[in-house]
Amino acid sequence: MKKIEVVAAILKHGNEILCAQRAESKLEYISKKFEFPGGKIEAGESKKEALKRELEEELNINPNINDLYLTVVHQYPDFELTMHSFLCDVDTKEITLNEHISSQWLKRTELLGLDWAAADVPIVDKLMQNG
Ligand SMILES: Nc1nc2c([nH]c(=O)n2[C@@H]2O[C@H](COP(=O)(O)OP(=O)(O)OP(=O)(O)O)[C@@H](O)[C@H]2O)c(=O)[nH]1
Repeated sequence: MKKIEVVAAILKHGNEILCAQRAESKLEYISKKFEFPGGKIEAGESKKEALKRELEEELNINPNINDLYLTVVHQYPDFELTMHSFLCDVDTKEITLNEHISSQWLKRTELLGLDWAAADVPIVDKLMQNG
């Protein structure tokens, strides 16, 4: 089974968190799902270097990347995903959506209302518990 290692950012502005909607995909289980922005780690990159690059590519932002929040291992039908999520503080809500089709800034208590990618659910649960 194919394995993918990904980094993702929990972008916080005050008490709000950025939720970003993926584009349509032929993989129905991730198509148009909400996620935390990020992407695959490339050869030779550290996790934080990969996340910095992805956030510039996807959103045109360069925030401080803080501590590792949670690592999730999730088995999708076509691959095994290991996803490392990091807390990041941003001082502005201004972002450019270069890849995502929509985004919302939500309070922790509001996060469950979205249709998240399955691998994100443990992260969303932890964010809601610690709210
Ligand atoms: N970035 C990110 N990827 C996630 C999340 N949840 C989740 O299941 N994934 C999965 O992890 C994989 C990351 O792929 P990606 O398409 O974002 O990575 P990438 O930017 O490097 O894409 P590329 O391969 O097109 O260059 C996808 O299969 C995606 O569905 C999440 O919260 N953030």
